[in-house]
Amino acid sequence: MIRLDRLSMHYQLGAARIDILREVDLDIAAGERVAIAGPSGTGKTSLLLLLAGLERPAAGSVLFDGRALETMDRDQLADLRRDHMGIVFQSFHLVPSLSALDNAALPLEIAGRRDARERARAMLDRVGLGARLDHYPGQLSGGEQQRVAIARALVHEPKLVLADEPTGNLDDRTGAAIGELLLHLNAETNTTLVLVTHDMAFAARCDRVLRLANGRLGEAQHATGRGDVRPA
Ligand SMILES: Nc1ncnc2c1ncn2[C@@H]1O[C@H](COP(=O)(O)OP(=O)(O)OP(=O)(O)O)[C@@H](O)[C@H]1O
Repeated sequence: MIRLDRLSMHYQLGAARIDILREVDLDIAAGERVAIAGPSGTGKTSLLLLLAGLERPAAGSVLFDGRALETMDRDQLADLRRDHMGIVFQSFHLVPSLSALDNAALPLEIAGRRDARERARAMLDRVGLGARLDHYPGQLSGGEQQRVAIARALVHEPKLVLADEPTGNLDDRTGAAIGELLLHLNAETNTTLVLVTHDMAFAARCDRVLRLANGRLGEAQHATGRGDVRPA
């Protein structure tokens, strides 16, 4: 479903060059759950942005079901995201002036779907927010806002869900519940899930844990169910 082919990326700030990825190869199968871990500032968020077509690589290719993102223009990438991707950001990124229901319905509204609100309502029910439909983000707790963000990311049944530290801004208990919810919905809808997390217990629940450091993406762990994480 996703293939990275000798993918390289760096940021250039004046004379300073920050290498994020150096000729990285990776295959992610449909339905797979992949956690990306690694030290702060190594480029995990940047990698997600590359997968979403929101950043351009310096060299190499990101293939989404065989389509090379770097050959697509902005409109094509926007269409691809709208139709096939759901993105969960660490800081929720909800629209403050829209209710929970309207936030969750947004991807379907943008796609012109008449059943947008109905489906959003059903999705909010699934994440346990059936009683908060009319609340605005400012009237919701952090965990509730993240659940709205997850509902919004999944409401159009995307093939690929990208999540950037989805539990990072939450207390341990809420974070664990949100992690469970994401994994549960992933299993239920058979989406592919790529998430960045510092939470190794959460990462160990995924099929694979990859560690990004020094421009290289290494296998940190095969799922063993024991939660032991070896360095790459
Ligand atoms: N637009 C940009 N221009 C220049 N440098 C950037 C830009 N975005 C990120 N960087 C730098 O690239 C590096 C990787 O950033 P990124 O946010 O991808 O790391 P990360 O692994 O997700 O970090 P964290 O775990 O702390 O969230 C950092 O050193 C950051 O300062």
